[in-house]
Amino acid sequence: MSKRLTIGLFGFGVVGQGLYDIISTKDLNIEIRKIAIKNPDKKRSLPDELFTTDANVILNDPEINTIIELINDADAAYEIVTRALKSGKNVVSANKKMIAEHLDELVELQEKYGTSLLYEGSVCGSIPIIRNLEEYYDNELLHSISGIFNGSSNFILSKIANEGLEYADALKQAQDLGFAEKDPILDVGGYDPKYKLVIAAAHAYGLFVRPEEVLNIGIQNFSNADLQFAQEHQLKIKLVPTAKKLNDKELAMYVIPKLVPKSDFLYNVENEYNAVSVKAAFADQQLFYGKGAGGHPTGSAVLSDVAALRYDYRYEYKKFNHDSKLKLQNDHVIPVYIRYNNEDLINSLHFEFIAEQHKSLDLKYVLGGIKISELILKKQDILDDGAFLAQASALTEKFEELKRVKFEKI
Ligand SMILES: NC(=O)C1=CN([C@@H]2O[C@H](COP(=O)(O)OP(=O)(O)OC[C@H]3O[C@@H](n4cnc5c(N)ncnc54)[C@H](OP(=O)(O)O)[C@@H]3O)[C@@H](O)[C@H]2O)C=CC1
Ligand SMILES: N[C@@H](CC=O)C(=O)O
Repeated sequence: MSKRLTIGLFGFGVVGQGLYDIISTKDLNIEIRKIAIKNPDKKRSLPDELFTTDANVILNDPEINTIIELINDADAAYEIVTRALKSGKNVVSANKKMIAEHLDELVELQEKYGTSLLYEGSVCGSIPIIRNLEEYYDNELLHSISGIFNGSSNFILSKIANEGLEYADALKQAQDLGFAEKDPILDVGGYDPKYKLVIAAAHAYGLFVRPEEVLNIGIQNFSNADLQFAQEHQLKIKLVPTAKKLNDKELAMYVIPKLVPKSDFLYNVENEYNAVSVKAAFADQQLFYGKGAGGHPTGSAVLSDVAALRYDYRYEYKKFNHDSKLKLQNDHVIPVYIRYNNEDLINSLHFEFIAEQHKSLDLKYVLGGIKISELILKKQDILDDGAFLAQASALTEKFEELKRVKFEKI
């Protein structure tokens, strides 16, 4: 017989409501005892007695053995989750920012207090990637994990490319549909997919990286000129986080837009759908595909974690415990397209080589190879210029023709 869970839920927004809807349709031997929210004046779909604005009502209740944390404030979430773990309560969270920023401490707390923190819903919504990385690929050498990890950015790029929407209108739709974060720069600036990549890398490679060490440049400067460039080359633009094993000791990790050819699985991943491409030594390439945002898809991942807690499931961080020799390597060179406005920017960037430079009245761009560390250093200048940057391995023949460098396909 599975354990009975008495739950304290934090957050009754898009995901909290989504989870509640799903739970209501099932008989799961779980009870939601109380729901903490922020604004007591908001109209709710459930009786008032179920709600509280006082976290202590839940955290100090000895009968509540499980906390589900689904709020939109990473700092408050950190307080709630750490207090819960320390007081012997198991936790399910979907808060990727909070988890990525505190992962090593959260792992220590679980060990010290014998509690479990599960967070499948924090990475790519409905896609069951964390448990697969943790369990299924336990003994497999993973060459790379990459994909589309942010529903909002993908939704915006799809709406612009396929329906001709303006950027601001597409973002507004993503917000109205509940896909975007409270501060949407987390989505369009590539922070949210970076947090997800950091979490995935901990399970895939046993490497715990601070998010600020990882390059993230998003789609905030995407323009019609970039769309036209991509379409002229039969490519699509997607925001793609990548973790790639360079050798036995080094892993490259970065989040930037990518020019994606038709032959790539990611080409057909549209709107709020996400995909995770895993390239493994023996299994070869596998693709996980599903909705990456929204109340019900994410609620289903959260529910899966809740159900796993009924059987005392916990992550063992197997790769970290068995094989944690890897280090982050930011000197890796990546092929990029950079569309820019001011010559000062391009003159200040140190390229390892330039394969092509184009200047016309309407469009100025460079195709070249550049180190991740150089992009981290000059990130603010790139953003301030209004420049747009995309990984350009789809155009690597140009680089390879120059015989200067051979890029492996990611
Ligand atoms: N939306 C999505 O598609 C996905 C979201 N996530 C993650 O899930 C989490 C929740 O997102 P989402 O449901 O979209 O957010 P919403 O903005 O829709 O809802 C947030 C909820 O948190 C409550 N809240 C905020 N601060 C506190 C606090 N200090 N104490 C108690 N309650 C609080 C709000 O209360 P009130 O109702 O009073 O305003 C609201 O109910 C976030 O971490 C997000 O990144 C993960 C995957 C997908
Ligand atoms: N804001 C996120 C929500 C899910 O994680 C996204 O758009 O993917």
